[in-house]
Amino acid sequence: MKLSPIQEKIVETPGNLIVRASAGTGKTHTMVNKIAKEIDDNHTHKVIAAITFTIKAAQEIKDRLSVDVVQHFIGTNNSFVIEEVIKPFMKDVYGADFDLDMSTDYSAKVDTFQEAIEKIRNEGILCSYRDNKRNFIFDLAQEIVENSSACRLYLQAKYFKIYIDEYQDCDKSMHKFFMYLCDELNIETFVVGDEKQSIYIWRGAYPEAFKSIWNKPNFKKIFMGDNFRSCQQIQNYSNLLCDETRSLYNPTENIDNIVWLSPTKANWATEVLSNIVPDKKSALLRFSNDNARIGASELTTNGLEYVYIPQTPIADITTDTAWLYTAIAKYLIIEKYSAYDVISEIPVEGNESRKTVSTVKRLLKRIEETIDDEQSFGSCVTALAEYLGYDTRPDHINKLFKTISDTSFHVAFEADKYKHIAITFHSSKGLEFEQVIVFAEDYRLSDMSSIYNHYVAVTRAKSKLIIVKLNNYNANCFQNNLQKIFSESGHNIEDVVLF
Ligand SMILES: Nc1ncnc2c1ncn2[C@@H]1O[C@H](COP(=O)(O)OP(=O)(O)OP(=O)(O)O)[C@@H](O)[C@H]1O
Repeated sequence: MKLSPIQEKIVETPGNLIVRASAGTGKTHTMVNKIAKEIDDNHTHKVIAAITFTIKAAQEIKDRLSVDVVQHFIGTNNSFVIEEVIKPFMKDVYGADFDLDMSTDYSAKVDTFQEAIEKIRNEGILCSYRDNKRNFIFDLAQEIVENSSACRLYLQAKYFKIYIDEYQDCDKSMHKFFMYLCDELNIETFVVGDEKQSIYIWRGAYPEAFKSIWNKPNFKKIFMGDNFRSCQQIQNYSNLLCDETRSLYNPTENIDNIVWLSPTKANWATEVLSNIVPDKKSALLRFSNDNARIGASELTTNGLEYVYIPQTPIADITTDTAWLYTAIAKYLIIEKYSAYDVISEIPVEGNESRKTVSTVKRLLKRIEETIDDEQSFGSCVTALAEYLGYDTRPDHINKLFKTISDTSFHVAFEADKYKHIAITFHSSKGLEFEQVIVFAEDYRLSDMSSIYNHYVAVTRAKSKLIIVKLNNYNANCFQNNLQKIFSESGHNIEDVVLF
């Protein structure tokens, strides 16, 4: 895919750079091209770190980079500070007691920094704060980097550039740490994000931090507004939702790409289906899992099969081993997912070397043979985990067993296969569909958080957006607030939406 002029400019701009990129503008594509070019141009022994929020996003960057990435760090935020700061330098700051094996278990909660330090000393566990808006891992990394000159020298000697994706989801502790690396250690930094897609404010994400970099004198700034995904009318609707994109409004002759329906609770599904093109992909995006499930069932009853994509029991596992549970589930559920695919998902950020394919294959086969017996299954999963250097827990093995044995969860591993799905909008981040159905009542639009949620949902749509407005309090708030927001730039809902 050819880079657009603005994408080209981002790739070519050296030094610290912040990119504010609206939905559908090709963030990952651009970042991958930039990393590839800058690795190629680098003639020192130093390497890069590409930091993302999820293992899946890190894997996507690895897959798309055609250059050899073995010596570079491509992984998640937490794994970066755990592997590069906490594990190697904790003893430097806290003493020899901390020269120990550490593993993460974010389901273990404490209230204070000191308690968390004791948990490491006594159990070797990196835990998290009970207050989910605070971030122990990054607070600890900050303490270490500020107090260990060896750590500072190590990071400066190793990295020539750090690339951070989805920066709007960083919390205050992460922001402080990354800006320390940039401002105090002078490691060049590239950040990309979109405050309009900040949907994790409830768990501490602090989009103001991202916006504040825009005002830093030591950063160059580029805004990406060309949406390659959505048709002009859907772009207009989403751009009018936020101050900084209002000026991108560009009127279209037809406004039939966004349909506003005001049906009753009894007939909404038939009204929606009369606007859906059955052979193009569509998604019903809802705030809650329950409403997504009920919605799928009502649409199916009314004539077009919608598959509800549930949250799986293993989805909330947050230990180091989480990736392995997912890989085992995929191996057992997806026909074409082989032992090689499992091996390709081993996070490379740790020190573990690639294990032998034949042993992994044999251990996976044993897991496959025991799927009818939870106890043997558990022992076989633990055997594979141990071989790969990971810990398991009985409650997590039970979640994996449930995920495998209850076939209603299986669709979650192959959501791409289905033409019409129903899913929460949180899970739809990063995805795109020809047609999207949203419910007005899921977004009151009375604060930025709700506006951002709505922005993410509507920008998943390529060519059709259907807004279902039932007659209830939240939906009426949505309509009133949407009108207020649009009128700030002199527009009415009717200018952009077909009633
Ligand atoms: N230069 C380009 N030319 C044509 N199409 C492009 C270009 N860059 C990206 N695209 C397409 O635009 C769409 C959006 O890209 P991508 O999903 O990477 O965007 P994004 O910025 O990550 O979006 P979001 O933040 O909304 O998830 C994709 O279908 C991608 O193939």
